[in-house]
Amino acid sequence: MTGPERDDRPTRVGDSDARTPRAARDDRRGAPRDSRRDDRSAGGRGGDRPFGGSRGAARGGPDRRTGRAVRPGVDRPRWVAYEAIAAVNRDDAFANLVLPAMIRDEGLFGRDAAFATELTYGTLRHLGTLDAILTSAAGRDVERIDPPVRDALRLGAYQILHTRVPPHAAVSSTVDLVRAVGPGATGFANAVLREVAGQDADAWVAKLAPSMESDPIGHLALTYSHPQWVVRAFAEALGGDLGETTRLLIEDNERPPVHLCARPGLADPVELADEVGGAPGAFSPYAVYLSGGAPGDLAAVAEGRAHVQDEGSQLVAAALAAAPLDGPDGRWLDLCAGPGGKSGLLGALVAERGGRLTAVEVAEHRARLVAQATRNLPVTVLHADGRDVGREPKLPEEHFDRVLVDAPCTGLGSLRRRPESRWRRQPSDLPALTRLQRELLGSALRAVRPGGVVAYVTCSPHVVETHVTVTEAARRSGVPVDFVDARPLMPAGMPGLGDGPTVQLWPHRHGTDAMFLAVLRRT
Ligand SMILES: C[S@@+](CC[C@H](N)C(=O)[O-])C[C@H]1O[C@@H](n2cnc3c(N)ncnc32)[C@H](O)[C@@H]1O
Repeated sequence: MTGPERDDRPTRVGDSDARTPRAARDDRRGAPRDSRRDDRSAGGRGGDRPFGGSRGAARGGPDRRTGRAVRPGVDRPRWVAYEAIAAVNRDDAFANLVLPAMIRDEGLFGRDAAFATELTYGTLRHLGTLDAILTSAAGRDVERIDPPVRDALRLGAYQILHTRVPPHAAVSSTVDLVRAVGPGATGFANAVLREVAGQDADAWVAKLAPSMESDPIGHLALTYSHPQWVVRAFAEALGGDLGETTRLLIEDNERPPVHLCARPGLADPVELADEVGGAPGAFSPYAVYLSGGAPGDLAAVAEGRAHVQDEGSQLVAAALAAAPLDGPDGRWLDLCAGPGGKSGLLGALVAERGGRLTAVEVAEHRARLVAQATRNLPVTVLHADGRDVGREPKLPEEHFDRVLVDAPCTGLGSLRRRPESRWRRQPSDLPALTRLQRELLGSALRAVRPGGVVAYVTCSPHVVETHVTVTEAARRSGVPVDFVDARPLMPAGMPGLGDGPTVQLWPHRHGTDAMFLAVLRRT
């Protein structure tokens, strides 16, 4: 288990756009600066420091250098990580939204920002396994520990088991943190973390996980920190191949690279790669891999020549544009457009053919994001329900040449990007989602003209959201359709596309999110 976590891949540290490869490398190499700071704190601080009884009371005066508030005894990267983890667990916040704001507010840069990011994302990804270990070490269910102390312990256990922060430094810094957020529990925290530090992550997993032979799903779930139902769904989508399922779970615990999409007609990917110091993508003709930095700061993104988009998302949108079509080809429809990533690419592609894209989004604020993402492109944004084809005058039946349904889904294919979502999603989410998916696909089949094509896409490989939805929606719609083999719509020579006619992309096979694509032609 620790192999993938403890490797020395230089850029796989955290998920902050603000981090640099150099910073990431420095932190991965054992966070020497933090270790020194922790050594100092471990040796120089007794239990008699004047901490207050609440987080507010623990805040000291302003730092003389930065003018920012400081918490005595808690260094700023760990404080930010703690606050982000607490916001996720307490307030249902999203780490990718709250963390960058906290890093900015706290004035963290470089290695400190990278360290806070690694701690936050790593702790959240490993939550399931960390909780099992803490339950064992504490001798009581982790759910019965006071939430602020529990989150601090998770952060401490992550450092002990998955980073090169020396265990004594991880323990002492966490005890300092507990002193600030749950002052009555410092002795408890100290004892629990010392117990955690008594063995490494592999030994804990060997002790706590069921054996692979007796309970393979339970074993993989605990070893690679995924809920069992998610492991089961992945294994089913991978045809029961548990070796491949394991590779997928490992990949899910890694930091995904940032991909740019060079908009066709507006940017050349090779030139864009030179401009941003990245590399052209392996598969999508529009992809550029960024090696670090903040994509939002790039001139190409600000000027609308490129946007941030997973390569798999580019491939499925481009596949819709590449599907063979007889007759007119100027009326395109994106039925689930927010926040506008695929509309951005489709808008640029339809512009090259002199056509127009209608981009539909039911959530008003997301419709505004689509409008922003597609400005200067021939795109009409419609704030409407995509199921209203035939009822909404701008969504007539049998009208569009190409239609995309990028359906709302569990998002199990992009767990790399949302560290908390694996714990938040539940199997009970599936019935409502799959019903919506069927209705939207049925609506798309009504919207497309005879001879036109519909692409059904999810960023989930769950077979209930992919094969079952497509088969059921096509059957119930009453619209005559044929499956188009989607594999030839992918770049030539792309490996691992399966037996068709649908395509399932995978992080561990293709380095993309696990996007599913089915292409249907109305006959
Ligand atoms: C998977 S996301 C689409 C991502 C988007 N295609 C992109 O590439 O940026 C699904 C979107 O469908 C929207 N949605 C959900 N129900 C809808 C409906 N009934 N009609 C239209 N849009 C809907 C959601 O608000 C969400 O923005």
